[in-house]
Amino acid sequence: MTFGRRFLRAVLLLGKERGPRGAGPGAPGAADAGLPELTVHMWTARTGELAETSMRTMARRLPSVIARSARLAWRASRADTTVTIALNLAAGMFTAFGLLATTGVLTALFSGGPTPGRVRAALPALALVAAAAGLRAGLQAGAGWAQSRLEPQVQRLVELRLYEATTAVHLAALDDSAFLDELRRAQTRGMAAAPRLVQYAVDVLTGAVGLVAAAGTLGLLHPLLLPLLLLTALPEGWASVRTARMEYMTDLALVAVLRRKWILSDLMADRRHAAEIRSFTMRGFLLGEYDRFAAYQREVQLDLARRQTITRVVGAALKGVAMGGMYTSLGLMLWAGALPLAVAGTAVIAIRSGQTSLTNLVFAVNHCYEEGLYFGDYLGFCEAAEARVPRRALPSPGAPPAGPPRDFEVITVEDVAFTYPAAERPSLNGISLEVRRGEVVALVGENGSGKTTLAKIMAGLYDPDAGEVRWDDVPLSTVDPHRVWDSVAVIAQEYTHWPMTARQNITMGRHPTSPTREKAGMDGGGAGVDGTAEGGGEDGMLAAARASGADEVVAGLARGYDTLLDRRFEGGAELSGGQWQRLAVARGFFRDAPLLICDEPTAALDARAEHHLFERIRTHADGRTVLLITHRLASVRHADRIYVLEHGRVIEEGDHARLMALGGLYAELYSLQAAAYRTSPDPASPEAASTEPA
Ligand SMILES: Nc1ncnc2c1ncn2[C@@H]1O[C@H](COP(=O)(O)OP(=O)(O)OP(=O)(O)O)[C@@H](O)[C@H]1O
Repeated sequence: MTFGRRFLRAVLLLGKERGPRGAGPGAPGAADAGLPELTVHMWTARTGELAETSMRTMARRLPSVIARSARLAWRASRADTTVTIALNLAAGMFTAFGLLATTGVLTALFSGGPTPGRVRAALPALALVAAAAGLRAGLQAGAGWAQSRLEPQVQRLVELRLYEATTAVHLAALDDSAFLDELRRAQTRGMAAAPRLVQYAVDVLTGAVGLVAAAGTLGLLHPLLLPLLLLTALPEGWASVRTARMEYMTDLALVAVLRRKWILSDLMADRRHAAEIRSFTMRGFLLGEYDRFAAYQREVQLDLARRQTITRVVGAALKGVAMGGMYTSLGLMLWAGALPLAVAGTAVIAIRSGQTSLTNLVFAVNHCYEEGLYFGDYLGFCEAAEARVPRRALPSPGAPPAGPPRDFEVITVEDVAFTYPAAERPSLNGISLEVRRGEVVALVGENGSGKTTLAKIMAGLYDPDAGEVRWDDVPLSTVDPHRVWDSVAVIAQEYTHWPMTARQNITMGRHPTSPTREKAGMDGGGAGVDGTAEGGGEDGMLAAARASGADEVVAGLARGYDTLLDRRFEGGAELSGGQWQRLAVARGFFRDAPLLICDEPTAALDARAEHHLFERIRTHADGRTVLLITHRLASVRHADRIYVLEHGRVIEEGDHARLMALGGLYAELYSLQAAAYRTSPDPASPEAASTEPA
């Protein structure tokens, strides 16, 4: 094969290339590299779309992408958007003006006569060129400043919109794996795309303005010069699009690898895992896993560097050929007398300036399109999430939305059924029960019987699929969920270790200026932990801490209630599991809510703290209505009513004595626990049923 044919073949092969190692979407070559788990990842849809995207598709969709970014920038800051666009346009005008003034300089320099005279004649045009260059530099600096001001404002806007949506969507949305996938995509890639999209859109504008300035100048000088500009700019433009696309495809192919590496690096560097890594001697295993991914990443990136270099070399060679063609054409035009020497000189400068602008433009268009796709993911997610915000939660114009009656007489659950999104079986199946004001009602049952799910439905966190929950005669499905949440204090089975101060950990669920309360006009209403609205102050916080035993925890902290409970920060403290639970209980007690839901509130508490807490619940926690979920059956003996759940149904109900007499599941579970406190190990013995654990 001749060199020319081999060269041509190499160029053709490059033209066909789709991604690293010539593969399509996913993590190409991952299976061959012993990483089959990376062959499918969540970017696949976008990878495929990008791999198939032609320059024509890109050009067709570009206007809408630019319009999107312009709208976003406009919303972020009208002033900075206007300044960015206006200054870029003005800079373009001065580029054209400077190029045209260059002709004047060259005409004077190439005219006849002695050199000093020619230089003097060129001075006015030279002054104009200098002035135009100075002004253009000033305008570009101003535009750059406005653009860099714009980016953080855009970032803030998109972050706020996403988190406003994620904190408002119905809880069920967060159980939906497709929704979570979209969220992750929007949060990681989509959100970051927004400022970049604006940046590349401005670059498209700058490149287009520069190109129009150069092309306009050339058109004025001689119409035949325009094709020369295109001819010389194309090879570099082609090379820059190709290398950018290769880099992009490689980045996409590495997303899954990088995600695995991040997870592993977190595991290896986070103190929470440090003890387990050592005690289980996992270091070698984790490092080995990490190195497997790092080695694959290195291979892919080395391959990218090789392919990019080849493309750049081919682009530079083609550009050399095109430049040769341009100089030959200019020479021929000069020789034929179609172009004065001064104009030819200006044309060379204008072509060089146009080349740079065109290369930048092609590069920016490519990236603008790419970021536009990811920003589309972000917008799509926000719209989907906003559609899943409970409509009735939105404040109606004028009057605040209705809430459930805080001084209810009875909460009724009627024939409620519920299945989690994508779950195969219902978690609740026709449940009916009643909780009267001031009662302590217990839900008991084996793991997975539906207790927590029922409590969440009663707290307005999920909407039942069938049946309804009423507070007096008000169905929860008709009221603002924020108002329901405001009327319920939940001490949850799984609570968050908020990385904040001890005080904030107790008080953050009852903020006097919370937007929900402000909107709904609720501040000052209802009973506090001590039965008064003032319970929300320092006294209320201290009372809640005393009631839960959190006061003893705080007494041992260096800065008392102002101690930061996060060891990752200087002076931060770490608590034990039970100490954290005391704070979680205090947070629940501190809430200004008539219904208190306690879901396994003592799992991590020591015997004394547990006894203290159940005593408090038994005395109705300052006059509140209590829904208690616990496996410690000794503590539900004093409940006004006990509902026993099995497979999402109520199978028994009544007080302790009635259920024991019934001899059903409750009696069996109670007897098993009671037996553990007796010397006789036989749980089936008749005494077991009458034995009362401490
Ligand atoms: N977010 C969820 N998505 C899908 N299914 C869920 C979800 N949460 C719970 N479930 C399922 O619903 C059923 C009831 O769970 P729930 O947590 O209400 O039981 P529970 O009685 O509180 O159990 P435990 O005593 O172990 O706390 C279980 O089968 C569980 O697997």
